[in-house]
Amino acid sequence: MVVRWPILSRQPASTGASVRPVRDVVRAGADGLLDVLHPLIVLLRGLIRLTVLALRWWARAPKERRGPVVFLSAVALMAVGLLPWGPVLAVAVVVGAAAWHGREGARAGGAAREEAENARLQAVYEALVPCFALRDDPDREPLYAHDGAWERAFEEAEFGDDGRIARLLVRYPAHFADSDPSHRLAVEQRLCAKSGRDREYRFVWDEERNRLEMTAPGPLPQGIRAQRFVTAPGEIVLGFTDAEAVPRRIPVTDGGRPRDVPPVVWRTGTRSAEPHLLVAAAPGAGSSTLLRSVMIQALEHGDVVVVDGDGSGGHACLTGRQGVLAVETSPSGAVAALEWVVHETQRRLSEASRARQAARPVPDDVRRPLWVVLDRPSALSHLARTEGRQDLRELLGAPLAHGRSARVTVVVAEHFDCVDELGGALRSYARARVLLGAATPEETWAVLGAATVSPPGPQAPPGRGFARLGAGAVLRLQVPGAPDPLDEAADDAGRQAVLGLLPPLAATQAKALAGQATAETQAQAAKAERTEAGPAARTATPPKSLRTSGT
Ligand SMILES: Nc1ncnc2c1ncn2[C@@H]1O[C@H](COP(=O)(O)OP(=O)(O)OP(=O)(O)O)[C@@H](O)[C@H]1O
Repeated sequence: MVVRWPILSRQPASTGASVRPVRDVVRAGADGLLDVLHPLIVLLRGLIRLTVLALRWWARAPKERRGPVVFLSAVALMAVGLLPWGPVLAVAVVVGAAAWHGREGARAGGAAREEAENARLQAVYEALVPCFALRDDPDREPLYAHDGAWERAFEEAEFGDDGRIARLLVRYPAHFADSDPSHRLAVEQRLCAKSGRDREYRFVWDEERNRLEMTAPGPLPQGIRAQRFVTAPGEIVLGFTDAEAVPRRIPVTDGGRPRDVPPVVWRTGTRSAEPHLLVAAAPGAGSSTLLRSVMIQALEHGDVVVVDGDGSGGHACLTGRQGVLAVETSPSGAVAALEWVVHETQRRLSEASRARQAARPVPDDVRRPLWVVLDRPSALSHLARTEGRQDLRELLGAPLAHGRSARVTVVVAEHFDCVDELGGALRSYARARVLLGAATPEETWAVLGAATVSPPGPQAPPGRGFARLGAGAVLRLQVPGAPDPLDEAADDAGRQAVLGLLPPLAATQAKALAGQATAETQAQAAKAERTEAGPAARTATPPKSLRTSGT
């Protein structure tokens, strides 16, 4: 016993000593096996990840994209199969891809991204629940519920490189009032807020299928300057839009290189359903630039009367140019110009009527388009009223109502906060609409009659907005750059481009300016002789050259 005791007492120790080597051997064997199998494990892991990626792509990809991709994949497989070393090459590519995706750390980035994307979708889903959920929904598993998940509600989702939602196809319940603009707006606002307010979104409501598609469209053609656009007479290029929004393309020169861009073309004239244009803009959003661009095009075939209430003199460059009948900046001048426009409209109507009764062609001076362009008229209108003069809004009634038959086109630009002051006639006759700059949904609705757009973000460049011709679709718009040639702060190339597009000075004006320049030179020379004078300012007085065409 005495002998055994120590043996017995040592037995556990001796057993442990015998087990440990076994464990070590097993561990060493397993490690060795793992080392041997490591490439295989990496490949297997990579294949699983690739499969998951493919399945996820399939679930999120738009249906119309799935078919072509499957077809192209099948064609590629067949082509590879027919190549002499094709199958071997294909296996090598798959093994390479699997090895790349199966390596340690590959999942970390992918998983984090996937997690972030899922979190974004869940946040969007939760934001939509108050819009789409019913308080006492009899459905046991409603599409939208406070503890619900996005997977059933969002059919397709695409993300941009920045990890933000680029496209989302949302399913909504049948009870949602999708024909009510305010309900739609609430949904769109929530989607905008959760997907990033600094971008624009396009919403397409498919009422038949209860689907809403939100897309973050790409950038518009930007930096294109005013130039001679290839258009028919009466067509005015307001700006450029998304390629998929319009079928037409026009050639332009952009930075010295030719390219084709999708234009927003406004058709004017006797057959136009939208004979007049209203531009509503935020301050500094580029409304004067748009008017300048429109007038440059209008002057190719017609005459222009400008009423400039902006006070910045942004249209002084037109003074005395051929076809420019007046550039008025004062209330009295504006009233006189519009009174003349009223008489001219009546004259054109009666001339055209007489010609038709006598079976004669309508005289050329009646057929020549007349453009009445008002930049911020509310300021002048207010002043005219306080001076006891006639209201500009009343004077606009005749050209607005009869402008289509008389070939008189009215274009008005106004800031958002003064649009209400423009009067009912303008709002009902000016069916071509442009909205520039950041606007509230209410302003958007008031101008475009549609709330299905998100306004351009705060980072949007000047000249960005939306156009709607009649009851047509709301189009995103980028106005071509047409800086004021007299604005020394504007870029020189742009100013030169606009100067090159303006019609030449009318003979009388050229003579008057030449005389004025000579007189100024002489006066300056005389002054310089007398004293060391500071820089002399030269001001050109706008001519009161109102006249009827052909008289
Ligand atoms: N489409 C454009 N492309 C490039 N620059 C533009 C464009 N539109 C406007 N700008 C620039 O933005 C500035 C403001 O333009 P503009 O004077 O036309 O704005 P506005 O809306 O008439 O301003 P406000 O009504 O407040 O006087 C100018 O420097 C102009 O050159």
